[in-house]
Amino acid sequence: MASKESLNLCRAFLSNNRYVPLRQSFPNPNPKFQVLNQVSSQLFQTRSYSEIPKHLQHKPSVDPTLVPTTSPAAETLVPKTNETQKKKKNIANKAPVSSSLNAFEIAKFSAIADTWWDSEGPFKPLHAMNPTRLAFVRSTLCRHFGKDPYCARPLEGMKIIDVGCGGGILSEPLARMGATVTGIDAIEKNIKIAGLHSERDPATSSIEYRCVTAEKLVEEERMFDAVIALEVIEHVAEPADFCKSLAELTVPNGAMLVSTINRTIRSYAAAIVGAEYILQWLPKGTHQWSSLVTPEEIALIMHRSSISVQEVAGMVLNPFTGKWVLSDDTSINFIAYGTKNNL
Ligand SMILES: C[S@@+](CC[C@H](N)C(=O)[O-])C[C@H]1O[C@@H](n2cnc3c(N)ncnc32)[C@H](O)[C@@H]1O
Ligand SMILES: [Mg+2]
Repeated sequence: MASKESLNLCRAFLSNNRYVPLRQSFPNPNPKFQVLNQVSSQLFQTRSYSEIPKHLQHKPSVDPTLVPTTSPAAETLVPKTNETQKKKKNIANKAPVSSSLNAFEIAKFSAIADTWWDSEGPFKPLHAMNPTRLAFVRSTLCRHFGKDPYCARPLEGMKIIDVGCGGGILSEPLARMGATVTGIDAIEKNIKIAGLHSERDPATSSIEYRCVTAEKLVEEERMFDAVIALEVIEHVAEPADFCKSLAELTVPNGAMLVSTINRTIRSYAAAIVGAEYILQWLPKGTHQWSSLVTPEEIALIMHRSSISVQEVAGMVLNPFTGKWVLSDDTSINFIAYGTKNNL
């Protein structure tokens, strides 16, 4: 778990617009990681604030060429080029398109939808990771909402949404811990499988599953005490917009949790070469290295969406036991917990 000092550094980075290299903001006390981390941060980390990958950069929410010009003075300042006219026409004729859906990613997950509950299938790493990430979710949410993490139903009374829930392998334990759970996913087949599986147990049969995007639920003005999107942000079209939708679904002072894979040389070696090509735990092409998001980038896009990152933990696989543990080492997998500012 990130220390107070590292969080302060992260905050300083966010407030001063200064870039803090990964290892400085999330120091790992274990010396054996330091050489590798240094090499990876030299080679692969974003080097400066302005070099954040294009897909994460802040975009103005409105295309300035399309802003209606009300005053005659302004009218003369906006050139009405053919391009502008064309864009206006396209927007008028098209239904609003979801900003988070990536057709390639959706096709990939549709192809393996039947295997959600096969703990030895393509989702094996998620099944193996589940107890570890649930420990982080339970502990942060209980601290945040002042609940006892050791009681039988520690999440009782909380409204939680699991965004990109897949077959429901996270939604179900959340419901068993007492939360009122909504699970959403972009793939209809996933939602059907999740629904069928949850109906088998009275403790999970009340989960509300819907095939819908986060941005659609924002339109419906739905809000939740905690918004959780684990292992999803690396698969969406626009991570910053996706994060904004997650924040809009969170009540003021609510909690948000996001987990993903870091973009480092170690993650390339372990999560792509190791897991997809050597061990073949995941289908080849499951993860695009360039679409991965670093902890600083997550903190940045959360901050822009009025979410303050409170804690970041690494999740590390012990290759000998096959078990995952929470760790300070965020260089491959990590999970971040933030709170929505009371605007
Ligand atoms: C790697 S799986 C993670 C599943 C689940 N969160 C877990 O960790 O067990 C990614 C899931 O995100 C879903 N997904 C991808 N893009 C999405 C989007 N824009 N909106 C909602 N779900 C999406 C996929 O269909 C898939 O089920
Ligand atoms: Mg993934």
